Amino acid sequence: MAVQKVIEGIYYVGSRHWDRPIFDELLELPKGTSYNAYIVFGSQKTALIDTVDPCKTHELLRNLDVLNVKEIDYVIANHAEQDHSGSIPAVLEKYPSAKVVTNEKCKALLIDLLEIKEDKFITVNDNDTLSLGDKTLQFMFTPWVHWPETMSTYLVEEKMLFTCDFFGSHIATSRIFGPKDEKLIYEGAKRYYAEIMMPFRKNIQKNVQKVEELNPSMILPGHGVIYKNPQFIIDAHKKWISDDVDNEALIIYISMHGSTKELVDYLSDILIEQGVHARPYNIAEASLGEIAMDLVDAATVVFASPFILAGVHPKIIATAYLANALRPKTKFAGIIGSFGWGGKGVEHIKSNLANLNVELFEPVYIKGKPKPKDFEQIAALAKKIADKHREIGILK
Ligand SMILES: Cc1cc2nc3c(=O)[nH]c(=O)nc-3n(C[C@H](O)[C@H](O)[C@H](O)COP(=O)(O)O)c2cc1C
Repeated sequence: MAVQKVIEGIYYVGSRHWDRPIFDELLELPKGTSYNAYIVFGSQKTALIDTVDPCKTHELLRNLDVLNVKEIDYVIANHAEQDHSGSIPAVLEKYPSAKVVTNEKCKALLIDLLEIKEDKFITVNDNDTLSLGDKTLQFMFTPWVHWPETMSTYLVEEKMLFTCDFFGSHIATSRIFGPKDEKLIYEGAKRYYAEIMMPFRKNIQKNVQKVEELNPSMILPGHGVIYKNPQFIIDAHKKWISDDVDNEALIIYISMHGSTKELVDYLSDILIEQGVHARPYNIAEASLGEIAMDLVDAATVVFASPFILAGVHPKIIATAYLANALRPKTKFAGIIGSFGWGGKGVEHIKSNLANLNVELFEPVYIKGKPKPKDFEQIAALAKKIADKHREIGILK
């Protein structure tokens, strides 16, 4: 908690979740996260832009008390997800004359998710404005920059853009404008993009362009830090959402008795010798968040698993499923591993990669412990990967 001034008349009233370990019960948050809410005092009206996760409602309400807020006219809901909207019912209870300002789709979701009464809403269309007296809010729809109803709110006079999930970062810090070390900001934002936004890359492309044309003076997201230099985060997103990939091969593997691991080690060595940056992840211990971050720009991903119980290892299937759902721009994929007598493992992996627009190399499956001829096949795969990287110009 703790109120912080952004500029005169605009305050940060959100909450840091320093020790939240995991988001969506799925991906790690090594630096925690925050739920950012902002209050804007106009000469005639007061608007609260987004709220906080329900577990932090008490902090938001305390922040409003610290600022001695007696009345809120509008609660702007840029996004219906509970980490931003979840405290709206408590705010409406404390400020009974407040209206929730949002779009039709968000309104429907808020009624479903939070049982907010229909008569509490004012609905807006794309580009509509709302006057607070000397300040004007303008709504900019950004559908599918996470959910179908997501939007941003622009404070016209100050050129400040409140983007909610868009441009968010997973970092809890008391420095609302970010730590001095920009690398930390970049990593928090990349983690956020990888874990939350990557599946919506195509929608984000259009909206990043819109934001760049708007040329805001500040971007104020719903998670992480405020950007006083918006170009920093716009440029970072432009790289992540572009079709360009890096000369990197992720190898996501598991091995019960070491045979698959021998293949993975050999593949990594040959790739590195060929000039490809190999990054093996043992999925028995690896962080899914780190894998998601590497998937943002890796050109190649290889799944490596022994056959087990007539298929491949369930942890590999779960990771392939996740990679598929995240829809990275990866261009090439491989499947390798070891088996004892047979099964349908390769098909299981393939059927979980349907969303990836990849060229799939011929799978390399070997019987038992790898023999010299098996290593030859792995070396050939490494050379094919390097050739493909050369073909698309990322390896000289
Ligand atoms: C619990 C278990 C189940 C297995 N099920 C299969 C199977 O269904 N089909 C098969 O071909 N091999 C099966 N195997 C054999 C392994 O795939 C084989 O030993 C392989 O070489 C193990 O690779 P690893 O050393 O990387 O773990 C099974 C092994 C274990 C331990």
